[in-house]
Amino acid sequence: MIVAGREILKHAHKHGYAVGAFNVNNMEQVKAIIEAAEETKSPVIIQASQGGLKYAGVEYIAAMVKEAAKNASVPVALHLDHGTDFKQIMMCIRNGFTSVMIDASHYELEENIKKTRKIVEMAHAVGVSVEAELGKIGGVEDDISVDEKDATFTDPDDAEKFVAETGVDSLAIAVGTAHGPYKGEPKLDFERIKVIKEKLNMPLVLHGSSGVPEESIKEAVRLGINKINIDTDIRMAFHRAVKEFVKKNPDVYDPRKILSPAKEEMKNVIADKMRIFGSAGMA
Ligand SMILES: O=C(COP(=O)(O)O)N(O)CCCOP(=O)(O)O
Ligand SMILES: [Zn+2]
Repeated sequence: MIVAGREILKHAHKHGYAVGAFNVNNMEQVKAIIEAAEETKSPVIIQASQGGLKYAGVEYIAAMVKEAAKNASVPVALHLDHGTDFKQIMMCIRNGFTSVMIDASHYELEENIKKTRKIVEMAHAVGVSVEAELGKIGGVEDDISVDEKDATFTDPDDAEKFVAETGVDSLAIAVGTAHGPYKGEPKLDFERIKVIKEKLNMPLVLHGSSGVPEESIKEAVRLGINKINIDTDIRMAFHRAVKEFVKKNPDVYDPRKILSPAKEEMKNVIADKMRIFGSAGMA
C-alpha cells in the first residue's frame, strides 16, 4: 500500500534501520523494486528525479508506482528526488506523490530555509512529507552536478537551526558521498553523522550511496542514516544484463526478451541492498 514518506522513515528511525530509496524511469525498474521489496518483506521508497520525470512524464511514473503499490503487501512511498522547481514539486503532489524533496542546498543557509519552509507548509497541508538537503553532495548525474571541491559537508549547528526553522521530515546530509560512480573509495565522515543524529534525533538521508562499501553503509545506518538513495548501482545492473543478453542473443529483438533479464538483475541488486540496509523483514 502507498503511504506517506514520514510513516516509513519514522519507523526506520525508531527501530534503527535504513530504507532504500531507488530511482525509477521505466516499468522494469518499478517492477524490480516492488518484487525485491515483496521478496524481502521490506518497506521501500520509489523515487523519481526531475530528470526521470522529464524522461517518463510525472503521470506515467505516478500511475506505474501507484498501481504497483496498490497490489503490494509492503508499505511504499512515492518520492520526488532533488526537486528544485516549485511547479514540478506541486505537479508531483497533484499526481499523488507521498513525499517530495526540495533541494535548495545550492543557496546560502537563510535562502535554503526560506525555500524549504515554503514547500513544507504546502506539502504538510496535504499530508505529503518533505526531505531537504543541507551541505552540498558532490558528483554528477543528469540533473545534478556539484564539482567535488564545491561539495561542502553539513554543519551540525546549521542543521539544528535548519530543521527547527523549516519543520522538514527528513534531512539529506553531506558527509563524504557523491552522486554517480566513484573514482576511489568514498570516505564517510562517521563522526559527523553521529553528531548530527544526536542533535536532530530525526530521520537522516544518505545520497550518492551506490558504490559505498557495505561496511561503511552498515556503520552509517548504525549511526542514524534511515533513507539510502541508490540509482547508479541499478543503472549498472541494467546495463550489465542487457549487454550480456544482446551479446549472447544478437538476433533477438523482442524488448520483452531483452529487458526481462535486466529486470531480474536489478531486482537481485535491490534485494541485496534491502538486506544490507536492515529493512528486510521490517514490513
Ligand atoms: O543520491 C542519488 C543516487 O546516488 P548514486 O548515484 O550513488 O546511486 N540520487 O538522488 C539519484 C539522483 C539521480 O539524478 P538524475 O536522474 O538527474 O541523474
Ligand atoms: Zn541524490
